[in-house]
Amino acid sequence: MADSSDHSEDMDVDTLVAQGSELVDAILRRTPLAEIQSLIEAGAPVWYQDDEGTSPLHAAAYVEDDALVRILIDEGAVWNAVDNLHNTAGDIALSLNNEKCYTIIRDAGIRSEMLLTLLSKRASAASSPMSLILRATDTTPAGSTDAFLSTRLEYTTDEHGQDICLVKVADDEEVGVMMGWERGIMQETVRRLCLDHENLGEGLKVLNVGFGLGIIDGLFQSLPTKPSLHVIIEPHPDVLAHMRAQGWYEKPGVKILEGKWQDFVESEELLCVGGFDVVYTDTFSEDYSALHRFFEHVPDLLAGPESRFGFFNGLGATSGLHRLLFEDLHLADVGIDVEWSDVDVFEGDTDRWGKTREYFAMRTYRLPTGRMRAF
Ligand SMILES: C[S@@+](CC[C@H](N)C(=O)[O-])C[C@H]1O[C@@H](n2cnc3c(N)ncnc32)[C@H](O)[C@@H]1O
Repeated sequence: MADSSDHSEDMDVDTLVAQGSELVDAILRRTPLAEIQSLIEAGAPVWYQDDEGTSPLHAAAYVEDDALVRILIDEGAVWNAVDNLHNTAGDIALSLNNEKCYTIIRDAGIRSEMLLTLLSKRASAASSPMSLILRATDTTPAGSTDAFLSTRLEYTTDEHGQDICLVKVADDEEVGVMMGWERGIMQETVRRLCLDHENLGEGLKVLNVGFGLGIIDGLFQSLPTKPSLHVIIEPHPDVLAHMRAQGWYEKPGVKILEGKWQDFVESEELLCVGGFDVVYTDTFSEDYSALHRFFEHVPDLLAGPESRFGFFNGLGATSGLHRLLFEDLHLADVGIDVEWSDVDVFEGDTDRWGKTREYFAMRTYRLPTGRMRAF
């Protein structure tokens, strides 16, 4: 008896695997929708993933079939299943610039995230499965704010003469807090956040979180009209000393808040401003959940629909595009729409990291610019 039931369970699993594999193949072969629907109706599992981690949803994203993406989501496909390269179907849609497929998957994510939040509140759970995926476990100065703030920083130059700011994370390893070659990213960020801003002529009210090399703050100061208010939040004592030595404390319109953004984000100093035209954040040693928490404050910090929000998109912290999906999703959740644009960070230089740890490995940086959604 036991033998035969075990055998039939094996049979069931084998059948499901065969059906799942047939479904993925059929989608990748662009089989007509009606036939794919018949496979699903016959019991092919939409949650199946093959040896490479490809699910029917990944396959539908690859062939850019938005009608099928919608059907699979409605049938219960797992929106955030990752393949062996750590990409979700949403990452694939995004990398193919297929906005329709991406939006359907993202919206499924928002729905399930809202449900998870509700469930976790009900169950008083400390964290949702998503925060488990995204939480960093690094306790070195690169991954722990407390360790970072009590470690000395060094301002120096790399072999190409570019400014760098380094922190030692182990006897034989240094991590760049900020590298001079990231200037191109900061330039493009400021261009997108400020240059066509309707309040530029009267001097923008700017909030920047994290000074680093001061590249973006220098660029804000070089706008055609200087900011009418330029608030910088910075906690690291060595960075603050560097700012003092460079005269940042004396610059008109500049206000330096010594501490972490967490210390000020709900304070009078920020909230009495009446809203910033531009908010930018680029911190160090914080994981994605911290950025996610910052996102939740952004609507209160911005002046209105014409205001802009930017952040350093730390691609290296998880796996490339995978993280973009969460960023987009969580910003949509707080009413901010993001536009992504590409910045080429490679510029023919193969050794831009020197001896420091690489924090993103892609040639193209996906630069986010957020705005409050108009209702
Ligand atoms: C990558 S650098 C910023 C680089 C800057 N965007 C530039 O253009 O040079 C990160 C900075 O964030 C600061 N930082 C780290 N944790 C922070 C926090 N919780 N709040 C504010 N700043 C923080 C670090 O001390 C460091 O100066």
